[in-house]
Amino acid sequence: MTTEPIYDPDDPRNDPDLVEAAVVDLTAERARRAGRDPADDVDPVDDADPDEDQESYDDTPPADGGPVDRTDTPEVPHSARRVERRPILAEWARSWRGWKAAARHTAGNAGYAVAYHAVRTPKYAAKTAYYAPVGLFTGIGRAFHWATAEEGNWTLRQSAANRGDAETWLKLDARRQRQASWRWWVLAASGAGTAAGSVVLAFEPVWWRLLATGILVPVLARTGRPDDKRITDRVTDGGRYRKLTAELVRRALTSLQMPAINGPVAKDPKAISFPHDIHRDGPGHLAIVDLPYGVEATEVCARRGKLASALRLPLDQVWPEPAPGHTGRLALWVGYEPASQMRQPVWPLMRDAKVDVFHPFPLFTNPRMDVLTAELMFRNWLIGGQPGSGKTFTLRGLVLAAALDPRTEIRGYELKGVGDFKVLEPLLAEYGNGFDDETIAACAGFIDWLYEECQRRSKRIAHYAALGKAPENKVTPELASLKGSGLHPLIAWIDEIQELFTHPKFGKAAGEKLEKVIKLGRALGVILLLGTQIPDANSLPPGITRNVNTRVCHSVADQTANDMVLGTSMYRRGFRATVFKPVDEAGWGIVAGLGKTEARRSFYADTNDAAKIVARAVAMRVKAGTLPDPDTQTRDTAPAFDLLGDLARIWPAGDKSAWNETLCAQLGQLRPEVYGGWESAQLTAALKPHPAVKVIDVGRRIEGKAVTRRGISRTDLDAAIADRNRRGGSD
Ligand SMILES: Nc1ncnc2c1ncn2[C@@H]1O[C@H](COP(=O)(O)OP(=O)(O)OP(=O)(O)O)[C@@H](O)[C@H]1O
Repeated sequence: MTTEPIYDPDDPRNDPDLVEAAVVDLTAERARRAGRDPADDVDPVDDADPDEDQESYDDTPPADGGPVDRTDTPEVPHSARRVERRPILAEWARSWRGWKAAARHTAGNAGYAVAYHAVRTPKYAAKTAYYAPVGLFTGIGRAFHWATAEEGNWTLRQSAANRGDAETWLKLDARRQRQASWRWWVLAASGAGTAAGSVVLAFEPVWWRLLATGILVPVLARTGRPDDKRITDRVTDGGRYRKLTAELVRRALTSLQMPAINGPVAKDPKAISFPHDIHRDGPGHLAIVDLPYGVEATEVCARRGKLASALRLPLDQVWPEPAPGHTGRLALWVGYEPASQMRQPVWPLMRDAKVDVFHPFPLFTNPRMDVLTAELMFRNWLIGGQPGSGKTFTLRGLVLAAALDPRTEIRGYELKGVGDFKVLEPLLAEYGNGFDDETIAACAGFIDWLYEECQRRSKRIAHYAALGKAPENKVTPELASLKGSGLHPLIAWIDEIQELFTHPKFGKAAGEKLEKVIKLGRALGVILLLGTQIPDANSLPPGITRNVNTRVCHSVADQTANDMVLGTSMYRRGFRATVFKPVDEAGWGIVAGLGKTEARRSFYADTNDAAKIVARAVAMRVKAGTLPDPDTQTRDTAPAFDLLGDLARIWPAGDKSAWNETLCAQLGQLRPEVYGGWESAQLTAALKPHPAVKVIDVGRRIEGKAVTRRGISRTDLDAAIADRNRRGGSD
């Protein structure tokens, strides 16, 4: 019989509100659902260590979650894996540069060792003379000792003797005697050979005896010297160069105290890894380093000083830079010697070289002493640095290179007034030197002229573009070489340009004009080269710094100057020209805009070298007919055109004579900026300087009627051109 529970309305369990609000013991409830006795579930607090109180906290790190993706794919068959092959020849042995550097380095070390020992020769000779007789007797003693064969089984014989084992001892001694018997013969033969050799030598020429003595005496001295007394001194080169090893690099990088490096390396030293072996590269070693995840190579470059300290090397021996691949890959090159002590090769332009401004030419070397090139066409240069940093020499180097292309027209001002560019004067179509108001005014006038020249050139380019001769609306090598095109390369240089920009009267306007010139002139063959000392907003308008595309920052004092020359945040990115010492490291700078941004040194050409280049450039220009007339340094403000040449170009095919008006219409199409709107009378006037071309009446039959108008004959035109060519094309 089952007893039904009796409904009791006073029982709280039967109160629906209270049932809904009841607090459920979850442990008991879960146990009930799982069919367990809740009493079996132990309260964790009861189970706790009695030493632990309720506030104890388990700080064991949580276990790692399972990998989201599989980290490896071992199933990839071996044949399908990309195997990175090691090069058959080491990196350095695969280039001529590497061989040369290795040979130079080895020869340098050998030369050093030879010189080191050479100065110690008397000491070595004395030691040799002392130890050689000792060696003679020691050697004879050792030979006899060897012949007796006492050494071979002496220990065994002695132990047999100690044991009183006569039989064993006799056996061992018999063996010794057998060995000794042939050794005595060898010794006797050697003695006889030596005696015979000595007799022979006594009758041979003296140099044989000297040679024998030269070989024998050092051998005897080596035999006679005690083990701990060397005859030659050790060539200690510690500190000169320590080979770069992975351990050294790792230690150096962790010495930078960058948490993003030190943290991961503390857990796993392989957080810094080397995708390639550290190898010789030019006159030094190169380590390609993969930094720990999240660290950028530029962060390390910015700490070059600390890195050099960690490697215990001078600053200019340690050259970190970002390596291609990813932003965390660092290329750390460490030279055998500090760059300041390495000899720069001779500037190739000092030899019999020509320059084509449309092509790169050598201007710098890098810390590895590789020759690096620069370009002029379609570029504007800004060269900055404090006094003595070498900016004038770099600027002069560029102008000298440009001078070796006879097509270039070179004009410039040095506003310091010392005459660093005086040597170039015979080549310059315009030259000013000084910081007086007059020179500054002339320089400002030059900038105005440059702007107008840009406008003239842009019309010429438009004209040639219409003829299909300037496909990208840019000066082409053909147009630059075409006489009378007015589009030859124009090099406009100004050194110490801050003198102009800070001038109260001319500064502001000159800055604004020059900014326009920079923007316009690049495609038009106008190449600006600017040198400045104190780059701040007043001495170098930001509009100019923004628009130059090639920059050289020689030694500067601070970050502001650095970034004014190289561009915003370059200092932060690790490109710091503050590391170079003025004067001591003159010529070194950070070069941006010519491929990789990196430290380079300009070639050094002193005034004598410059004079030699100028002499060659003058000869080239005389030959090409482009040497400026020293007495007429004028600025050509007329649009460039060659009337006779243009007439020949548009002459109606097959006609013996032509009307002026027909010719004017054709000329207008050829060069609208020059001949646009010309009428017959204007052509007549323009032909006045060419008396060979006579303007005459030319008759034509138009619709059956005879019409006569003013015109010229082809014969006259050809005669005038021939006459001009005979005179060297001077008009
Ligand atoms: N590339 C170079 N290699 C070696 N020495 C150099 C180099 N360039 C310049 N120098 C040396 O540094 C000195 C100063 O160079 P430069 O006159 O070009 O400096 P600067 O920055 O123009 O200084 P300042 O403003 O005082 O004229 C030169 O007399 C020269 O001896």
